[in-house]
Amino acid sequence: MLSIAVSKGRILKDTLPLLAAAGIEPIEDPHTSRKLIFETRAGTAKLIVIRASDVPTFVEHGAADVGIAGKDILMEHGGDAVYEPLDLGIARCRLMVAGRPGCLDVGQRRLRVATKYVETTRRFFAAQGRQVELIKLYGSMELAPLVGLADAIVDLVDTGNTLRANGLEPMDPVAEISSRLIVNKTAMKMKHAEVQQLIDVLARATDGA
Ligand SMILES: Nc1ncnc2c1ncn2[C@@H]1O[C@H](COP(=O)(O)OP(=O)(O)OP(=O)(O)O)[C@@H](O)[C@H]1O
Ligand SMILES: O=P(O)(O)OC[C@H]1O[C@H](OP(=O)(O)OP(=O)(O)O)[C@H](O)[C@@H]1O
Repeated sequence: MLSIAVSKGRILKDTLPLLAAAGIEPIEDPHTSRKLIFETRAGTAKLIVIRASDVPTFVEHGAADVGIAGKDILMEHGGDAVYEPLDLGIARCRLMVAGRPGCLDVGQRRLRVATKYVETTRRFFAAQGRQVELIKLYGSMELAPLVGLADAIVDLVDTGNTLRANGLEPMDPVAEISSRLIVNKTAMKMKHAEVQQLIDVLARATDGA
């Protein structure tokens, strides 16, 4: 039996067809149920539905054998505590620096950047030799420059609609984002056949997507 950690919302929506290709289908609909653990029809796996940012933590500690998480979340979580064997190519977007035109030019003072991704952002600007003041937010980053909380933001951009609707522009790309299959290191050894089979089937399902 494999336990699979996945987040509600767009990742779950895009993951369910891939898991179905692997014969893994929840008995109840995880989109509508308030349950947190979902048994599956064949009984070979169970789904654990949690917040996107908690997926690496569950997998790292073995509370789930495998998980599906955005590269943004994995970069921010940091380290090499889990294996990342497969890019599922779903929930694609870009992590970007954004703001009002000219906002990066702040003269001698430090640039103030609001983001959910403080570690990734710190590393990105440090690589340019620039120390920035980081303001940690949990959502609606686009608001920060509009109300004077920050000069710029680092956030996910897909269509660019959210930026445009708020008078902001994409500036520098930080990373290309898609969702990855991650695997607990002990599970990779102890449940090798099951994990490898899941990787193989998902790889085929992803290729066909
Ligand atoms: N607009 C988007 N287009 C494509 N992929 C996206 C977009 N926004 C987020 N993602 C990807 O989907 C993942 C999950 O995003 P989602 O919005 O479902 O959760 P969240 O609300 O950010 O997470 P949490 O519940 O932990 O706050 C992100 O980590 C990212 O990899
Ligand atoms: O470029 P776009 O296509 O507009 O997508 C970008 C938006 O998508 C994400 O938010 P999401 O839709 O997940 O809402 P959230 O605030 O609930 O995370 C992200 O945080 C951006 O705000």
